[in-house]
Amino acid sequence: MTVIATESLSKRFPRVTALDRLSVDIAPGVTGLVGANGAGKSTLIKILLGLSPASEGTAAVLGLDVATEGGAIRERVGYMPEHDCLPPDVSATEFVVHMARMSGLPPTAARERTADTLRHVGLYEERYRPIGGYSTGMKQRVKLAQALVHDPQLVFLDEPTNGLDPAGRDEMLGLIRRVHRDFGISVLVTSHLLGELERTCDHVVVIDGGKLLRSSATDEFTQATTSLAIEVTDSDAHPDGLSALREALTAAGAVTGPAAGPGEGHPAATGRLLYVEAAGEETYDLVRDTVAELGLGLVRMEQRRHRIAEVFRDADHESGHGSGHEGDRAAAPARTDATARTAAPEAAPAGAPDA
Ligand SMILES: Nc1ncnc2c1ncn2[C@@H]1O[C@H](COP(=O)(O)OP(=O)(O)OP(=O)(O)O)[C@@H](O)[C@H]1O
Repeated sequence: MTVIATESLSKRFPRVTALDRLSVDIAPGVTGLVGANGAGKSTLIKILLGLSPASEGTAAVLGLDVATEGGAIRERVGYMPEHDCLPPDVSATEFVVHMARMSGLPPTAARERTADTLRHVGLYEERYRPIGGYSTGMKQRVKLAQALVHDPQLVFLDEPTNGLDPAGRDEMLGLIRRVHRDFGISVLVTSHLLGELERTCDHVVVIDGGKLLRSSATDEFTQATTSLAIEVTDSDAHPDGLSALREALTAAGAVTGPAAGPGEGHPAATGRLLYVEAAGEETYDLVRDTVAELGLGLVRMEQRRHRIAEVFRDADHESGHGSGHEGDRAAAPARTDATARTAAPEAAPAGAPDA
């Protein structure tokens, strides 16, 4: 079952191709749509809402054709736009009631649903004050409330954490999870912050330059591998503790891999990490016992996980958006074994390190 299906969807503006033959199926649940600024996320949402025609290809939302059934789609789908679009002179209550009425709810139901929804997003007494005096976090909550007020089956949330501080981001991400958990509403949420999606979404779709890079379950991105990363101290008897450990483990039949360097400052970058394939619990015991027999100190022994952020290299230099979440941004993909299994061919250039 899919809530969104696109087939070779393209959108060309005179100077730029915003979407380039995008084919993707999205199942119910919380799905992250990630891409650097300008990747085509907002353009895709506008096409899916039936607000902007595609140049070619087809798309269906909840089984409805975006080209001919936009009205029916918008009855069933909520939309939280990216940019500030709230009237400053009315209260949250007045605005959300208005949006509920626009969606076809009768006056009493609109008022009741508005009160419930504003409470759900965490706006209480302040909902009677003009929106113009709200903080960014409160405005984002109003935008979320108006997307939910008509009890949609699906919501599109375009960069809902934009402009929020870390605590505000966490609250908004919690709210997004609850939208699905408490009400069963499916969510398509866009972000250029990969870490957010890792925590929030069941599934992640990555686009870049309007093209699909990959679409897979979040836990495929963050899959635990079977390799252990081990760091040990040296000793007088073994001035190169790691080499001694590698030899001993290899002799004991454990499969050891070369140290790989993920970046400066990381132990692996200076060759101080050893990777060992974990066959099971006994591998942990073997490592512990071997380290003890050699008289070395065990600094770390951890299972390697591929995090979403590892799939990407930092786009900041290319996109010119450098506002502080280094290593957490979407960009062109760089690597990993985990991605290579499921990524589009162009998503996994060869030769990237495995850490
Ligand atoms: N109406 C338009 N006319 C011309 N070009 C457009 C129009 N809308 C979007 N574009 C271009 O299409 C590309 C994709 O834009 P889009 O807004 O979909 O990206 P995005 O991934 O949502 O990024 P952002 O988060 O910065 O909005 C960009 O290069 C943008 O400049």
